[in-house]
Amino acid sequence: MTSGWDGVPSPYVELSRDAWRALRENTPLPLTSGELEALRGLRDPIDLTEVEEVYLPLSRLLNLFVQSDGGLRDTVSGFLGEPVQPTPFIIGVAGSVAVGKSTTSRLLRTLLARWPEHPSVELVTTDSFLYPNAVLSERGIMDRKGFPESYDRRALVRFVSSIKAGAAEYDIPVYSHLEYDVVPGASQTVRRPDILIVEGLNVLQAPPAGQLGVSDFFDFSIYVDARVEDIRQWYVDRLFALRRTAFTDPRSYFHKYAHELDEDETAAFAQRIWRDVNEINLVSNILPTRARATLVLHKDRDHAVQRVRLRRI
Ligand SMILES: Nc1ncnc2c1ncn2[C@@H]1O[C@H](COP(=O)(O)OP(=O)(O)O)[C@@H](O)[C@H]1O
Ligand SMILES: CC(C)(COP(=O)(O)O)[C@@H](O)C(=O)NCCC(=O)O
Repeated sequence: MTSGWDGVPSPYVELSRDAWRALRENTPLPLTSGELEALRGLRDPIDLTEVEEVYLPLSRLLNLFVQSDGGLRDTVSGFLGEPVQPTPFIIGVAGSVAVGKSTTSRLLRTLLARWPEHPSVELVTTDSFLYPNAVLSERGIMDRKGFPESYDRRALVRFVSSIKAGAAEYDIPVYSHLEYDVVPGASQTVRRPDILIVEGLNVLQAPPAGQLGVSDFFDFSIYVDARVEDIRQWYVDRLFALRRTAFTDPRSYFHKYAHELDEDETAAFAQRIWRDVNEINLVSNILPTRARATLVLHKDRDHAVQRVRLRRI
């Protein structure tokens, strides 16, 4: 475990995989390989060893944070001389397109819900708050999907602040990756969970001056990190895998690419979307938020987490 370079004090604790995995202590593995298979994103090679060595220490740490939040609430209740109602503990999960945020988030939802203290864990992804394609086209920003301006930021902040304030239930829109658009008339209902996980590219973005951002409501945040060249490769590989699977569905927005493009054209298409959209968004908007995360999980080329950085509290 190190705490800085060249003796310079750092606000982070840096841990190697070996140091991190020892922090699992006696946390049990509450997951079968079949269950993990169902949570795994397309082309994400995660296995039970990764869950045991990386995600169980994280699940243990998060459980400790949730408990200490309860302790803090008791302190404030004592100070005010009146009970303070518990509100959901909110966790943000940020990182690039194709870095594996969805697998991390779905896995955490399952692991955290298996602690007896907080059985109800909800997961929302910020794509629910993307403007519909019709609005993006009208504004001339269809090629900026995933950039901060492609989201209804106020609606997202309204939702998270209402959940933090204890709203009994809240309906949010649903985004379909298959249709590449917000689904008209569909909604996801979030009912006062013990823990809410909010996953998305830009969740750690600082709000405009004088306004609140979603990250203002986070009790803990995680940035899933990897080298840009590795994520590019994962994006390209995943696009090839999608071409063989999701794109063959006639409802897929990208259906024509399943048949029309040969291997070379598919590679060129994937490289272009990566370079012109996702890499620019990563470098200019997402990476600069990494330093704001409570915890950074750094993946190597094989997707395995090799370094963990925890912010000092
Ligand atoms: N065009 C697409 N068609 C179907 N599914 C997709 C498409 N693009 C991405 N997905 C799926 O959507 C999920 C979220 O992807 P993404 O936003 O890149 O985040 P991450 O890879 O970090 O989880 C992944 O499970 C991915 O497989
Ligand atoms: C839908 C996304 C913006 C991710 O949204 P998030 O849930 O992270 O807010 C992203 O997966 C995406 O589709 N980006 C557009 C460029 C592309 O097709 O790769």
